[in-house]
Amino acid sequence: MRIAIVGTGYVGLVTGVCLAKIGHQVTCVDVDEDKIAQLSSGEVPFYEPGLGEMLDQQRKEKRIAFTVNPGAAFANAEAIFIAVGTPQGIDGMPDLQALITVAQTIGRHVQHDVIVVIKSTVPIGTNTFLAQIIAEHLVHPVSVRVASNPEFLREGSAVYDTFHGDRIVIGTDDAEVAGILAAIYEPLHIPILHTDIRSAEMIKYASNAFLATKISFINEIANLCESLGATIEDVARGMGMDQRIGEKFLRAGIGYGGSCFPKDVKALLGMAELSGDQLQILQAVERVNRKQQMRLVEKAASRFGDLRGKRIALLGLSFKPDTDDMREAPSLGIAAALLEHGAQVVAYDPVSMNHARTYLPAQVELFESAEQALAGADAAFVLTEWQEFTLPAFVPKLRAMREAVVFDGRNCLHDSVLEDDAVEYHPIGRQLGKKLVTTSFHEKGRER
Ligand SMILES: NC(=O)C1=CN([C@@H]2O[C@H](COP(=O)(O)OP(=O)(O)OC[C@H]3O[C@@H](n4cnc5c(N)ncnc54)[C@H](O)[C@@H]3O)[C@@H](O)[C@H]2O)C=CC1
Ligand SMILES: O=C(O)[C@H]1O[C@H](OP(=O)(O)OP(=O)(O)OC[C@H]2O[C@@H](n3ccc(=O)[nH]c3=O)[C@H](O)[C@@H]2O)[C@H](O)[C@@H](O)[C@@H]1O
Repeated sequence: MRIAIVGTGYVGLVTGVCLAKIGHQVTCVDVDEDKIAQLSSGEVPFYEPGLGEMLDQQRKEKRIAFTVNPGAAFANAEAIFIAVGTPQGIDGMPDLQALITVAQTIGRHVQHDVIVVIKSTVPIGTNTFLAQIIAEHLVHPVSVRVASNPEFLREGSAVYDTFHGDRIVIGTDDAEVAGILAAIYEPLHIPILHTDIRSAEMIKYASNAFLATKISFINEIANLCESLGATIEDVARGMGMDQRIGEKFLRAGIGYGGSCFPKDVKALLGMAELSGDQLQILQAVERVNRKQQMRLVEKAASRFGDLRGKRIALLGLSFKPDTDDMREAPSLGIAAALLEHGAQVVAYDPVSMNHARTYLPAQVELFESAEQALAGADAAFVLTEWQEFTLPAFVPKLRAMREAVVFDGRNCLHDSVLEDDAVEYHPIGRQLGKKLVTTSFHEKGRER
């Protein structure tokens, strides 16, 4: 099919490239001229493993094109997918301005019947609202049918997630539209849930909110493990082996960040408030997350007594590994809090250095390698579990510090830190100096 994609951020670009890969003819349109110029020359404007190679291949096969001209993008499209941003607005609710502009543009430009598919995460009722805007702006007597198709990919594994998703959700009351969308996705062989528009919109928010809940829950249990002498990884593993609980999203740490969980949790809380309901669990999830992000700062303050003048090296700045995205990354709040305590803050990230200057206060000194950041530091805060930090070969680098005091916000340093007497290791949800012990006898048997 011929498909237009509006917005070439994470979701738009990954969707476009993957739809091209499964045989569709894709044209992506964006208002950002620099981005379109970059993409037209085969350059991916953000860090996402595997995406560049796939883009190259689809460009060579002439299955994907880029333009800033919406009229050209929509000219032959049978479906228009919208994936523009819905960032948090000043009132805490998503800012829908980009979507409204796109709806008006579609109304003005489409000259034939078309399906509009909203991938952006939007408050319940927004798809119907956008359908009205499109209808009000139509210049030609054509039919435009709108469906909700929320996106579930994760940054850092976006391509994998698109090809191996657990489900595709299609929200529409129109059986024909549902059938066309199912046909578009058919080559992916992913189960499709067809529901009404509002339920599709709610599935997206409820899913993100539930995952955020799992994280805040395990973080509280981790804090209790510290007090009571249990080991959080062992606890999470033992819980996760129960398939009713599931092993995923039980990694304790410094809380969730990123462009979606914080914004979507706030949006769902906002929607509940507007409708006169209360989501008490979710309120607590947010509160716990805010507190957890400060956990390492509190640990360091209690270890040193006073952080004034202490040189603290932040290792990892992106909100998770395999992405350069620093939106709502825990590193931002942590850097600000350390500066407030009078600490001297230095930082390094393997891929986000291009964004670091924009996001971090000018007082934070940036370095191009972990060794440089660590040299002469009084403490290191591991904030993102980049593979570089998890390898045993990383541990000797900690010796460049004035004192090798390490606060590991992701529990990702290899157990070998504990074998190095020079390193004082402060993980989350484990007692100082305690190694992981879990083994499953069944798995042990298999290893043999
Ligand atoms: N980032 C992620 O991993 C995921 C994001 N989502 C949701 O998908 C939506 C998009 O998110 P991202 O891809 O992160 O956004 P983004 O902020 O990375 O990119 C949005 C793009 O839309 C473009 N744009 C804005 N106005 C436009 C217009 N009028 N016409 C054409 N292009 C326009 C921008 O220039 C930008 O390139 C959001 O609602 C988000 O909540 C959903 C699942 C995963
Ligand atoms: O709506 C979205 O944008 C996306 O939000 C998340 O994806 P993403 O934000 O890319 O990354 P995650 O892997 O979910 O991680 C989010 C945050 O939670 C943290 N996290 C995750 C898992 C875990 O066990 N513990 C934990 O602290 C990560 O470090 C990170 O800061 C969801 O996982 C996606 O399904 C969804 O499509």
